Amino acid sequence: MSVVLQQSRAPAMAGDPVLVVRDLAKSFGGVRAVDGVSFSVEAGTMLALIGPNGAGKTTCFNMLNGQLRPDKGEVLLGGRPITGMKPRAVWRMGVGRTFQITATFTSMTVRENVQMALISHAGEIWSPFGRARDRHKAAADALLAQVGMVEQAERACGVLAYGDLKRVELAVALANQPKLLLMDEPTAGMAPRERIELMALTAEIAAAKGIAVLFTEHDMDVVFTHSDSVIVLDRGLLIAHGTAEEVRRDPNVRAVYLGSGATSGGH
Ligand SMILES: Nc1ncnc2c1ncn2[C@@H]1O[C@H](COP(=O)(O)OP(=O)(O)OP(=O)(O)O)[C@@H](O)[C@H]1O
Repeated sequence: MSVVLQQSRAPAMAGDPVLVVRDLAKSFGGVRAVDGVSFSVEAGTMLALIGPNGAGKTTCFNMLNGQLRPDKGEVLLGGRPITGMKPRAVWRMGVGRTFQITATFTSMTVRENVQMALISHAGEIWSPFGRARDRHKAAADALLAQVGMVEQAERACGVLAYGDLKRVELAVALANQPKLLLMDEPTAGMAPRERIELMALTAEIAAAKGIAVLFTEHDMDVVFTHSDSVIVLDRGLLIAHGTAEEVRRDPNVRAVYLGSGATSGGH
């Protein structure tokens, strides 16, 4: 598949931390769901957040996207604090997200879904009538070209294959020109080959546009193939941070994954 990458702004330089998380913590009653976690994600790179069930991954994500207010700690986006901001404000600052369940409108076409995201990004009001249908059409098609979906622009999202829907969802997230993209189990429900394709595409776009990507993932093949680095949570604590290979060899990580060698099925 050929992918056209167009840049609407100069990408951040690789090496710049887009997201900096310092000493983040959240408890529920007596449970320390996230317990003093610090890490950063650089522009154009993919950081995987992994850990067994109940490790604190979702809680961590929800503090970054504004759904949960941290008890303690700091979240900086491009050097500016976003700690405790509401989801919409966080989104406006440039934090995009994709969901485990695709969040496209099934009765609308692929292009209309992206147009709607562009209209929302521009702070305009969507109306399905009249000239609204033509707004941001070229920009929508440029985004669809980036994710390899331009030929399917006129199709209703409801009839698309699951892997194609995920591409549309990626285009919708990109419409917001995110600095940081949060992907919660982006490949859940996909066939192995589709997983590899989606994550390779994401990595290519992230590198070209200087977007920092933080993703959770249960498929260790995806984690080890498509992450520049990996952080491992266990019972709220960050127990390892390094390249996929470093993390794979880490004795603490191996212990957490019950001797599985962290090569499969960790969640
Ligand atoms: N709203 C809540 N109220 C009470 N406890 C919660 C709440 N959300 C999470 N927890 C607890 O916090 C801990 C971390 O949960 P979290 O969902 O963040 O883990 P996770 O790594 O995302 O797990 P999974 O892989 O199963 O989704 C768990 O012990 C969980 O039971």
